[in-house]
Amino acid sequence: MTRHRPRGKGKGKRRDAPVDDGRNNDLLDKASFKNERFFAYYKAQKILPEEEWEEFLEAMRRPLPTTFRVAGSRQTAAVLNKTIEDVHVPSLSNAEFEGQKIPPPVQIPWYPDGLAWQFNVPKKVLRKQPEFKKFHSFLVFETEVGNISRQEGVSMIPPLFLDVEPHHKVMDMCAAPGSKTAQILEALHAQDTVTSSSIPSGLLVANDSDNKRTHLLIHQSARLPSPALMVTNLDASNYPSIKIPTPRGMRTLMFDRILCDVPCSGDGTMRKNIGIWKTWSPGDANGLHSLQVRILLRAMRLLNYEPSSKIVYSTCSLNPVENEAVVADALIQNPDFELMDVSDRFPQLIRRPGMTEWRPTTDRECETTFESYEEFIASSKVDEAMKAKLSRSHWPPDGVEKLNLPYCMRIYPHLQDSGGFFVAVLRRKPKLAVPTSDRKRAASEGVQEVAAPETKKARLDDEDAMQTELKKDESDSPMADQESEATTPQAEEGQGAAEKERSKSASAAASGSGAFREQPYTYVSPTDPVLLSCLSRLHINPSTFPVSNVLVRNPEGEAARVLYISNDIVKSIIQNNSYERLRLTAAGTKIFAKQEGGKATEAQFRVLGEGLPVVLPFVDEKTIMDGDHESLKILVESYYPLCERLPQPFRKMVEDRPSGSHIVRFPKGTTEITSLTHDLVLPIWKSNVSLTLMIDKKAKSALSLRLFGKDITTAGKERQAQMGQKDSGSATPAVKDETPAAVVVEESGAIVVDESGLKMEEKKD
Ligand SMILES: C[S@@+](CC[C@H](N)C(=O)[O-])C[C@H]1O[C@@H](n2cnc3c(N)ncnc32)[C@H](O)[C@@H]1O
Repeated sequence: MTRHRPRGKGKGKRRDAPVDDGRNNDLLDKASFKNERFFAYYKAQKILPEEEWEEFLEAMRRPLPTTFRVAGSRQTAAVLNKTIEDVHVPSLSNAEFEGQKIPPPVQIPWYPDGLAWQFNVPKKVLRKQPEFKKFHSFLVFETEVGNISRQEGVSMIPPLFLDVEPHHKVMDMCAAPGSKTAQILEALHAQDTVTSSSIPSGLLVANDSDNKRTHLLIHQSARLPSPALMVTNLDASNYPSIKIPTPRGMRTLMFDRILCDVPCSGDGTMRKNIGIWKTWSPGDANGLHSLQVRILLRAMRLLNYEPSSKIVYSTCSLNPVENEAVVADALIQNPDFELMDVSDRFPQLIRRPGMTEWRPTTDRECETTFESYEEFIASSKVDEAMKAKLSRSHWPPDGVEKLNLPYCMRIYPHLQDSGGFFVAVLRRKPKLAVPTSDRKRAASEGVQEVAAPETKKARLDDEDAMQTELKKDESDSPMADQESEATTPQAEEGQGAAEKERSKSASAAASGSGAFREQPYTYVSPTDPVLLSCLSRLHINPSTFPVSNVLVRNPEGEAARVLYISNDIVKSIIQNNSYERLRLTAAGTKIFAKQEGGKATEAQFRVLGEGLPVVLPFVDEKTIMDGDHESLKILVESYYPLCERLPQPFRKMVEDRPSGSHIVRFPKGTTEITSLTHDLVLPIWKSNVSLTLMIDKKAKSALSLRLFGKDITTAGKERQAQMGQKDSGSATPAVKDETPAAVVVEESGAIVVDESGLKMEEKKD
């Protein structure tokens, strides 16, 4: 008996990138990996040469290897990757299970810096083979804290082709659950160090029309907190213009990089989502085509005029109707754009060129395909209702050869033991680029604007285009009061022709799903006493700290519970656009949270673990306490160790400090207790007689595994005791809850009570 993950709501079956739960399908009945419709359809499309067909099917039926990416900013990732290379791989190299040698993880050859890994072992090996069991624990905990992202290999491809840099303004149009968002954030944060986070000048707007999924996205992205992140909940095909002030008035914000990882039928994920074998039908792709086109067209309107600006369009579907047909129609509707030849990039990534011929069908059994739209419309075999389901753009257009569709990339499972995927990279045609001098200024202003005297004509043309763009955007954009009633246009099987869809969308409100009930973000006054007290307690100089960029989640701008920080561009957007119109769901990153005092204790704010890397560069070095490895072990082992348990001189240092939030640096180096490859800087809370490491349970367990080779935390010991009853000695937790504990604590407002009576509370502001 197999369990299949449900694949979204509605009649149209679409892949909304389920989070890889690591479940494998090695126990499944291979006979169920059949679907005659699928075979007939794709054979007719000639997606592969005849001689590769069996190899392709055979790969489609094999369980997908487990893949993961070492995440985090560049430096952090490099440190952890070295641990995998130097510690885990050697320990797994001679692993055997039931007399068979088990291959260790290997680096995915095309992924930069060897940061992506792949291994292919059955679940029972992970559960029972001691070295793999340990490695699995490591993966689970590091995933919980965001240092590892268990992401399907092919899903790592689109962000690579985006080439994001820290100053880029990036839009991720269909972002949830956020594995690619995380990759983009990492690129924006390329300048972070292992202990401190940069404040990038760029921007990432991560959008998804599904409200619940935007919250999942926020949980995921909390693993890489960023002052440059905004999350919105809108229909990407009708994304409103974002206004931004410039010295020459308000302008529409245009993006340097746009990712359209659109909803799709997902038949490239059949190795993982095996339910698709049973349900696959050509109608899934047919019904999604027009929404996919509209999302790509909207992205084209939002891309700026920099020659290096680009859009990456991707699906995990093999179907040309969702891939080449979408790209072709968007290029025809917007002839300013072209496909980029990226064949020289990532040469070890084995791919096939995009198709130039395909033949859609509405026949569920896929026995009839039509060479042209005209043939389809004229056919007596098709009834009128069916005819309304497909539009001309489902077929290859006339003059298809001029569109360079072979520049698109098709990834098939048998080429490198992966899922199936499609990627296309698009840009404005170079002649439409803005001259360099203007680009520099426009880039510094973060908007699309032109003004070079020597290219006056071009400037006027572009400016006119810009103003038209602005007007069109304004007329497209819904007003806030329309949004609560509007719903996301669903791409469903049985929807009308694409043309009808397009005209519908012109009048549709650009809204995400459901009512919008988020609190607004408001910037706090730079002289707010709570903010200044937070800064002074942590010895942060307000003249260097970006005090004007601190925000809260209430309309009054009152520093009541949680303080966030954003960068300048996020601030500019929030201050000049209605949060309801943008359905702004999250912005910036949390830095301080209120710590309720006991009866006699005055409430204080503390620095949050996720905010510490941002705050750290502004903290007076002299006030950071120097810890030692023994104290670190004590803090990891117990929730609230008494100060008197700490070794000197750290004990005295702590005792001399007032109660409240402090920062400790544990030095890199090797002692008999542990070995640190870099300084570890952590937030602590000191009460009268004890102190607490202010990181959540799972982060503590991950730290413990990394530092001491086992989970010595109280929670870890309890878990082991529980599991020991079932499976003696097992240290691997079940991977049921994919949400990191930090998020659970902060979003649920869970309360942990310190033995001194102090409540460690974080409620949603
Ligand atoms: C393929 S998934 C995206 C996966 C994501 N990029 C990642 O890497 O984790 C497609 C997403 O599109 C969202 N979606 C569907 N229709 C949309 C629309 N009209 N506008 C924006 N998002 C949409 C779905 O909710 C889903 O989360």
